[in-house]
Amino acid sequence: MGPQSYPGKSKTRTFSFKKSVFDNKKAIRGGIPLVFPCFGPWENGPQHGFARIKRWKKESEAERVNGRISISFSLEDDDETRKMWNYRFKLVYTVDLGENDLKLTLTINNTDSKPFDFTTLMHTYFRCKNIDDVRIQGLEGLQFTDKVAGGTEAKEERTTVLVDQNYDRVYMNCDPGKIKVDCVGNGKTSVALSLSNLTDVVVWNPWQEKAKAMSDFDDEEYKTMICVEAGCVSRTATAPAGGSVSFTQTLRLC
Ligand SMILES: O=P(O)(O)OC[C@H]1O[C@@H](O)[C@H](O)[C@@H](O)[C@@H]1O
Repeated sequence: MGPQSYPGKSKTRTFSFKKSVFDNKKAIRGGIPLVFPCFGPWENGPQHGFARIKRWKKESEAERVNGRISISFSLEDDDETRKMWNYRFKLVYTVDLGENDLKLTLTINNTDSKPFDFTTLMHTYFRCKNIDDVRIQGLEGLQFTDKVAGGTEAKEERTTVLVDQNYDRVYMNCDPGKIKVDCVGNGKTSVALSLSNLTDVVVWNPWQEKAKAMSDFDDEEYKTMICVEAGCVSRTATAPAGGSVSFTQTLRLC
């Protein structure tokens, strides 16, 4: 679940795959799927949790205020989620769109009488004209886990990161206002990320061989997408009984 396109200045910035179908069984590949309650492989249920494959409800009507439009959606526990993960919760996702920015807030309400731990992530797929041109700024000096290299840790030395191979890295303790993705959309656009409570950023592109092996990925589509995903994944977050935790990512055209 997530916006399937980000129409800032009338151009689509996020990415949807040609072969993606939303059927409540498998995650859609594109837009900004929401990962909850588990990032990555999960012993209790599907990879990246159930939130991205469940059908959400409209929580509020769209509201237009001062040139912005905002709408909220929600997801509550049901028999199916409790079989995988025995907690009561209500997720509220607010999508707030301005002329040049998209503000996304996920609030995790624990409606249970016991606390729960979780990981979460906004799995943003950015469209790009050519992956060779894409540059990611703001990761220099950060420790990262390289999932392609079997989970080894290293420090990012580059001021500008470019992706030219199978890439799956979790950058930790990111500066909430420093990350910027250059040359997305039409190839000339930059998008700056502003993060609240989302301390990790995953950079992912499966590249040629892996993309070929994925049934919902056209063989050449890896060249026109980059995932830069803000999350809380290298450590678990806790929602206290009856309490809530909020996470926000703002994507701003610059
Ligand atoms: O194929 P999925 O379940 O949508 O996941 C895509 C990728 O999502 C990324 O967030 C993970 O770091 C990768 O390991 C994973 O392959």
